[in-house]
Amino acid sequence: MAEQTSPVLQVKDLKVTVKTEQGKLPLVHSIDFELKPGRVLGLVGESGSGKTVTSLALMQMLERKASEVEGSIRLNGRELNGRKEEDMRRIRGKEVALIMQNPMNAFSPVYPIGTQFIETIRTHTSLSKKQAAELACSAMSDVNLPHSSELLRKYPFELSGGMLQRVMIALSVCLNPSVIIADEPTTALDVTNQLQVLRLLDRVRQDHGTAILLISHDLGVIAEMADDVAVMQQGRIVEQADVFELFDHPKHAYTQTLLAARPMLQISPEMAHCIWS
Ligand SMILES: Nc1ncnc2c1ncn2[C@@H]1O[C@H](COP(=O)(O)OP(=O)(O)OP(=O)(O)O)[C@@H](O)[C@H]1O
Repeated sequence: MAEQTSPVLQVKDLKVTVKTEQGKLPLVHSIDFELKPGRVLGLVGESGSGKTVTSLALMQMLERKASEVEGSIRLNGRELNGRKEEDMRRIRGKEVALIMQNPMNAFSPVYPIGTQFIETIRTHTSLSKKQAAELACSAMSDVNLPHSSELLRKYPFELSGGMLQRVMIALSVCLNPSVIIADEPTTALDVTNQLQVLRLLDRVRQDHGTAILLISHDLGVIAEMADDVAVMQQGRIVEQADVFELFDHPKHAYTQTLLAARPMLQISPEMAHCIWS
C-alpha cells in the first residue's frame, strides 16, 4: 500500500545554529533523512557529532532564543519547524516521543512520578485518572518495573537512573506515537534491562508500525535493531545506507574508521536470539 511506504518523518535541509558570545555557531549543517512506518533508522557518530542536538531540533525542544533551526521537519505531512510551543505540547508524547539520554531531564523533581505520568496520558487521551493509572502500571510492567503502583508514588530522586530511564521509556511508548526518537535508550541500563528495552521497542515497532530514530554509540545495538543507518560527523550526515550495506561496504572513510574502532559487537548471537525470541 502506498500509504505504508510514505514516510512519517521527513527531514530536509535541517540546520541548527546556536548563538554564543563569540557569535553564531553552526552545530548541524543541512542534513536530510526520512523515516518510514515500522522502520528503524540508526543514527551513529562520535561524541559531539550533533546527534542529540538533531533530536532536540526535531522535537522543537532547543531553547528558541538561543538557537536557530532552519529547514523542514515534516511529521505525518505537517511541518513542525517553527510551530508554536503550545501546538508542540500537543504533538510531543502523542505523535512523536523522545527517550532522552538523561532521564532526570524528563521529569520535574517536585512531583511524584505517577502524577506526571498520569497527567501526560490524560493530556493526550480522554482516559479517567483510574484508567490512566492502569495504563501507566501496565506500561511499567512492560519495561520490567515491578510494584508499579508503589513506584508511581515516588519522586524522581528516589529512583535509580536505570529505573527512571525505564519509566521514561514506558511513558514514551504507552501512547503509541508514530515516531519514537530514542537517544541512547539503553546506555544507563544493565544487560538484562537493555535487552528488555530493545525487545519492547521492537515490539512497539511491529505491533503499531512505530518508526524509530535510534541514536546509539553501540554499533552492536544498531546492527541488531536498525534497518538503515545514518552516520554523523561534525554536524553532517556523511553516509546513509541500508544496515547490511553500511556494515559490509562502508564507503566514507569516517564510517570505515568508526566500524574499525568498534571493540566488537556487544550483542552476541545468543543475546540477539534472546531479543527476538
Ligand atoms: N547550547 C550549545 N551551545 C554551544 N554548543 C553546543 C550547545 N549544545 C550543544 N553544543 C555542542 O554541539 C555539539 C554536538 O553536541 P551533541 O550533544 O548533539 O553531540 P552528540 O553527537 O549527541 O554527542 P554524544 O554522543 O556525546 O551525546 C557538541 O560539540 C556540543 O558541545
